[in-house]
Amino acid sequence: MRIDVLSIFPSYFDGLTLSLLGKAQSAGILDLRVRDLRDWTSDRHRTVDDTPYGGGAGMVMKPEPWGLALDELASSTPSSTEQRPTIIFPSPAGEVFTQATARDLSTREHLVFGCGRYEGIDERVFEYAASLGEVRLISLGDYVLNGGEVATMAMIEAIGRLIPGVVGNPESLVEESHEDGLLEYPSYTKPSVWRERSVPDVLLSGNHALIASWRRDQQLERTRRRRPDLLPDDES
Ligand SMILES: N#Cc1ccccc1Cn1ccc2ccc(-c3cc(N)[nH]n3)cc21
Repeated sequence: MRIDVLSIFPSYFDGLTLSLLGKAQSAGILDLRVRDLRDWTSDRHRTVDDTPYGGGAGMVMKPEPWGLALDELASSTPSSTEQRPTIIFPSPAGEVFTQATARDLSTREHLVFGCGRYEGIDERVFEYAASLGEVRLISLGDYVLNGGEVATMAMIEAIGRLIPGVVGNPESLVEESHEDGLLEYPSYTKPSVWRERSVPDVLLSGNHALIASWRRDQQLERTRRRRPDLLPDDES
């Protein structure tokens, strides 16, 4: 998978060279390229923002640098695919990102993330981008960040770990929160007693059927308590 990131703060993404995603890049599984949007400006001050038409507080990101940058990145979609890129703009006004979104996007060949700042990006950029690929405005949740970088980091991590070969043991991906629609069961490791707290006996029983049943019950109980909205109709 090829991932391009456009941002006026490219160093935000230095952390993606660490751990699993860093190894995936070294192994050639993931081709991650972070670019400074200001590279597509032409004035001395490398200007990317201007005042909003219609008035209002703050500044809006100018369309010209975005148009030039997206033209260049979208036209460099890996030759191995017929697909056009999927162009993702983090936005408080977007669809909410879920594990299902991550799974869907992990199947794409080329993702382009456009990180806005200020009060957002000129709306015509989203309209223009639709001529280059599939455009998705995606929210991380119902709260406002200062820009798209943190949301993009989270999405790249959630998507990247689902790409075959990135996580060593793919079985560990199955028993996670939200993979089967429920919250994950509690985990324990040695010692069996810690500060007078014991590990549930069932986990020490060696009875795998009983352990699986207990874990499913724990998932349902936790989901009922913390996220009833996730419960399937037959379990509410
Ligand atoms: N837009 C906007 C905006 C509007 C009002 C005030 C501040 C901003 C900041 N901002 C600029 C770019 C941008 C991108 C994504 C988010 C974002 C995503 C989630 N889930 N929350 N916030 C915010 C972003």
